[in-house]
Amino acid sequence: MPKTHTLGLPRIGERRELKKALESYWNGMINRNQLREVGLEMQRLSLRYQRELDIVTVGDFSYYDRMLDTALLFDAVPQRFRGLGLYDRLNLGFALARGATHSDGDVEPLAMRKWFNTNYHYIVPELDSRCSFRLFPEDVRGQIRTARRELGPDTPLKYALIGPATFLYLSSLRETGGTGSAAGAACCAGDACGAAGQAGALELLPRLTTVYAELLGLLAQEGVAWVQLEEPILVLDSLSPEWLQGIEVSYRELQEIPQAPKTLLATYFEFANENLELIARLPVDAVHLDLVGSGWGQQVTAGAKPQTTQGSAINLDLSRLNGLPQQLSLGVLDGRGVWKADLDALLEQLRLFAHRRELLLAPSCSLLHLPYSLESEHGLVPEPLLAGLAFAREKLAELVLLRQALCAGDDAGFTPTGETQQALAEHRACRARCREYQEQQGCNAAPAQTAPARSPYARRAKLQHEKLQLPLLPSTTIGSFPQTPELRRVRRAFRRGEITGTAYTATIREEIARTIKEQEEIGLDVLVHGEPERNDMVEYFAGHLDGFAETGFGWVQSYGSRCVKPAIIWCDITRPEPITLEWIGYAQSCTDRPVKGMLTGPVTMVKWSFPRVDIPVRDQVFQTAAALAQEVRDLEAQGTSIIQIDEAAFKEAQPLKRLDWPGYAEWASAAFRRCSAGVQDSTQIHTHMCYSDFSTLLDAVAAMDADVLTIETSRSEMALLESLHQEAGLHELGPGVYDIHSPLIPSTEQLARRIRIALGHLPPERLWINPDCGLKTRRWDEVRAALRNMQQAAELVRAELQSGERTA
Ligand SMILES: Nc1nc2c(c(=O)[nH]1)N[C@@H](CNc1ccc(C(=O)N[C@@H](CCC(=O)N[C@@H](CCC(=O)N[C@@H](CCC(=O)O)C(=O)O)C(=O)O)C(=O)O)cc1)CN2
Ligand code: MET
Ligand SMILES: [Zn+2]
Repeated sequence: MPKTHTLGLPRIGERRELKKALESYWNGMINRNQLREVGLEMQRLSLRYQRELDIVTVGDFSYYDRMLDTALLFDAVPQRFRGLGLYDRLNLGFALARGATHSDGDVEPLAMRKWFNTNYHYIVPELDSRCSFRLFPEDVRGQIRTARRELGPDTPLKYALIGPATFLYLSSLRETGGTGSAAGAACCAGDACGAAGQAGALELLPRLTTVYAELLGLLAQEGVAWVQLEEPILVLDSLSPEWLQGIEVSYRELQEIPQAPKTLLATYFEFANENLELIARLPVDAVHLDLVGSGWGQQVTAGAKPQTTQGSAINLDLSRLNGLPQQLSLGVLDGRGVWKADLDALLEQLRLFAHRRELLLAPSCSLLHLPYSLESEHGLVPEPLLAGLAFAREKLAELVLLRQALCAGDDAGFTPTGETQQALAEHRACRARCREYQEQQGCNAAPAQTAPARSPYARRAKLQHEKLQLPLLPSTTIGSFPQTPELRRVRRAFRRGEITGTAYTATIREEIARTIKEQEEIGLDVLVHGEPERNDMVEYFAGHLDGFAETGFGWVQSYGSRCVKPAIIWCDITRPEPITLEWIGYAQSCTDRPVKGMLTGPVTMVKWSFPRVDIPVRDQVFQTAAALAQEVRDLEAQGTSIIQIDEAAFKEAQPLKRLDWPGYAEWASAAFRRCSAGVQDSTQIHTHMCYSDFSTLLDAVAAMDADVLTIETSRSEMALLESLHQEAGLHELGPGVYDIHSPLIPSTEQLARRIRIALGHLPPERLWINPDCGLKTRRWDEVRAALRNMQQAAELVRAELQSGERTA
């Protein structure tokens, strides 16, 4: 009989209770016990969600992040946090994640990085070659005991752990003796280092395996039936032979624990086809395979997602699974998508399989990346559309229904009970209702997928420079200025109809005028309107484009207490009317300096929303590009001579498998070019990306052919620039000169030094001066101080260049 389970659930709370509790705790408004109480309530909620499942998963809860918790569990705490007197593990964790202040100065937090190709960020553990690991299992025991209290002694529990190989692969290895913040610069270029699985990290695997073994013993003592060892790196097609061998040795050792729970090796986010042979050799009790994937790559073997029918079935090729353990966990429901599954198609496939194996059924990955439940979604999402959706709670219900239907069948005949039949029929009818609605609304226009090239950059640059008359090393910002509580209040009041459109517009205009004045006072060269009308760079545009539906409570954790509310793409994407013209036009009317038009690019719009599954994501990206192209043309016609099209998720959207990189590079850059197709040569197109490991994507970034690219580099002391040499075909570059994620104010000298470093790599005509990213999460006093110093530094170095020219 198949058994049901999930790899994990959301934890931020149906009404973001944990987010609110965390922020109150950090502000000193509630105490530790009050925060703990909310944490316990979130764990109990997760147990209630799992009531109908056969195996109940714990260990997926975290107050901040599970990679961080894993580092704390094994005491992988960098030296700089050890002298802070933080004996409480919860507070120590917050210090690692958020930094700390100390009498000797600020202690820099650990870095954050994207969790594979999701919009979730994990905390990057910092290890060094002398690391000795020890077990601190309080939190593990706590999560198990909470479950036991709620469920009694008989429910089979599974404890979810990030596996040893993935933990090391994603950690960053620092030089021994590093003093913390400074050590980063010596080691790597921002994101680039750890994600590649540093060879040195592998040397720590034997030591780490020993503590994992100890932990497995402890889990057995606690009466846990299963341990879920998550090794999502096993879906990559880029693991070196050394890593593959290391993984094998490690898992052999884990198998030797005399008393251990059963082990479920979990792979997810794509099908693990390249590593199936290794996986088959690993001595584990069960393997979880993601049979859905992320939809951004073009998988060519079993596990491919046929992109034809909505909520499509999996493509399960039995022959590929030979040699895997008898117990297989099949990730058959899309754990990252919001569409109901085609249960009929799934049943047909699974029926052939059910009698051959001891089956476990699960969503493809943890449901962390989905909203909790559709129960509160009556209002924003059109009713017929709602019928076709499934969030976390509804995915689990689908799973239970699948199991019931499969249990009813046998080899000879397949006859689910009346009740199950009825539930299946209802599910089918819901999907059909949604599909009909989509068809009625006229979905399915296939967009053109090519973009004409602009004139050569040299010609454009000449015209742009003549038109804009900017000084050498022009200064600018990335777009947003602080999102103050007052702004949020006004937006909310407008949304709820508590203030009129006129009053709302007046307030936003006031904020724009103020933001322009601030920038003029600082002396910046290219100004922005500050994005005060935007709750989020994606949600805002989704709200103004047809084809996207907004949810009311569909919050998904992005990092720590921060959440995003992705929109749902359900129909062809079109622009019913201009979106930004009024705000940008107003901003430009306040100043003589150029104001950049500010748009969110097509890849980012789709990547940070929930896409359709009935047509390829690529088509949705091109539809968005066509809609944005209209906005670009209208902005240009209105007199905007600089237009920035942010592609913050350009790197995140790169498929996990190397095999899929060339295809992605080609269409993603073409989609970007589509946005600016037909603009005049004298109109300057900017783009911005916040994640800096472009080493595997440089050609695609160059093929976007943007006149100016602003990027995140300051954390790595400009090391990234070494890879962005001229041959890469990039034009003008604005390597961020300071880190906006930190409240620290960079000094003029520090900033000037970074600008001089950048000049070592780029001629002055190609260099722009700007922060790393938007300023929306900072306070005005921080922003003012930092930008003043940045402007001074720019002017200082500008003067050096000019006097250098005179003497030369
Ligand atoms: N989509 C997306 N992904 C991204 C980024 C991004 O900017 N957008 N940036 C990177 C980093 N990620 C980030 C993700 C979230 C936040 C963030 O600050 N989120 C806010 C929510 C943003 C938002 O939509 N706020 C709404 C308010 C939503 C809300 O809480 N409303 C409440 C109460 C509002 C209030 O009084 O404050 C209500 O309606 O009841 C607004 O500004 O208008 C949060 O968690 O606090 C920041 C960075 C990578 N991924
Ligand atoms: C996450 S990238 C942010 C880009 C956007 N224009 C901003 O400045 O906020
Ligand atoms: Zn950014």
